[in-house]
Amino acid sequence: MSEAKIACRNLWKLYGSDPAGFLRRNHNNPSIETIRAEGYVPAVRNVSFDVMPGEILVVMGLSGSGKSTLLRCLARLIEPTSGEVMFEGRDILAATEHELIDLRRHKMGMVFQHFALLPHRTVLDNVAFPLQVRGTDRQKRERRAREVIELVGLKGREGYYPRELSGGQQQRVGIARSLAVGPDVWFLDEPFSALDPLIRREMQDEFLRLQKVLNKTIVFITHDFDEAIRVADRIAIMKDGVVEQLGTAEELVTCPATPYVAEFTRNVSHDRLLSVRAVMAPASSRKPDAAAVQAQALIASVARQVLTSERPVDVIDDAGALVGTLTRDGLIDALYGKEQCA
Ligand SMILES: Nc1ncnc2c1ncn2[C@@H]1O[C@H](COP(=O)(O)OP(=O)(O)OP(=O)(O)O)[C@@H](O)[C@H]1O
Repeated sequence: MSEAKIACRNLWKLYGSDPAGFLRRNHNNPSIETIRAEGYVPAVRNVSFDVMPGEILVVMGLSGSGKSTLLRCLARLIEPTSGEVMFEGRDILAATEHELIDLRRHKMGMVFQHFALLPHRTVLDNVAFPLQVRGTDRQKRERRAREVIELVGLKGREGYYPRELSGGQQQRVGIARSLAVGPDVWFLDEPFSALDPLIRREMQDEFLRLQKVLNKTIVFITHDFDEAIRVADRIAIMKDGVVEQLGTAEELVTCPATPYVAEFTRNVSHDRLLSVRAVMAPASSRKPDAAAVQAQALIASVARQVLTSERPVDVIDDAGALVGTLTRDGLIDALYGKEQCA
């Protein structure tokens, strides 16, 4: 198995007068009641997870649940109170200020909701800016800036100023700027939430297209479960600083680990989320029917066929081998009824 790109272990961030001493006095595991009773703010509590190379981990939760603090702790933009953050196997909490700056300049890209473009610089200069800070010469940095501007679909606008661009275009400039240095890891804090719904969807498509080409390791914060479903490999749901559950969207919706996750995912419609594989019954080996459906198809796309078929519908894998069958009852249970938890 390949090594995690980012790993955090027992990560805590409390705000207050002496959070490290408070944690020590409470054996590194105070309850939320004790934390609040002693006047501390629980931003991140005992969080552990791995992000694998090329993975998109989405962090979700209500306002104040600790998402941004967690993300900033991973880049050590905020100093955690205790715990471990490993970046490519290196403990970044032990890194010197110089090493950290180097790491952020060369390995990490960040895009925030308010992307703070420099208003008196053109698109080209905004995108080239991080390279200028890094000391790259003008010719090289402009060549690289033009490359990423083209990548995000803004070719031809290099000479525009931010005020001459729409919100979506400005966000593309922010994305291009964060890509200019060729980071391995991308931290995205609600990158599309300031955009209207249509543009937002367009940007999600664009983002997925880019990710196919770039294959970065990504931690992505959003409030929006639809957005999370579209972009995530796995989703972490936070509440009061704790990760209540971390899993695929399918796992969260079909097997919520806590009442909070169940409530959070209650309105997600199963047909756009669940694959045939997740709801089929296993089948013994035989030649599949000619009208078999694909195991990785979403159940929305096969519902009509299954619901109007007198017999169970065969399910095949990529290679065309029979892997299961899907019945009308199985489909109805998946959509409206029984939990699918193993
Ligand atoms: N500098 C600070 N001092 C004290 N408390 C803070 C500070 N920064 C954040 N907090 C608190 O930590 C908790 C987590 O905040 P955080 O910004 O990480 O939440 P969030 O889930 O990202 O919220 P949002 O979705 O609104 O951005 C909140 O209760 C917040 O008030």
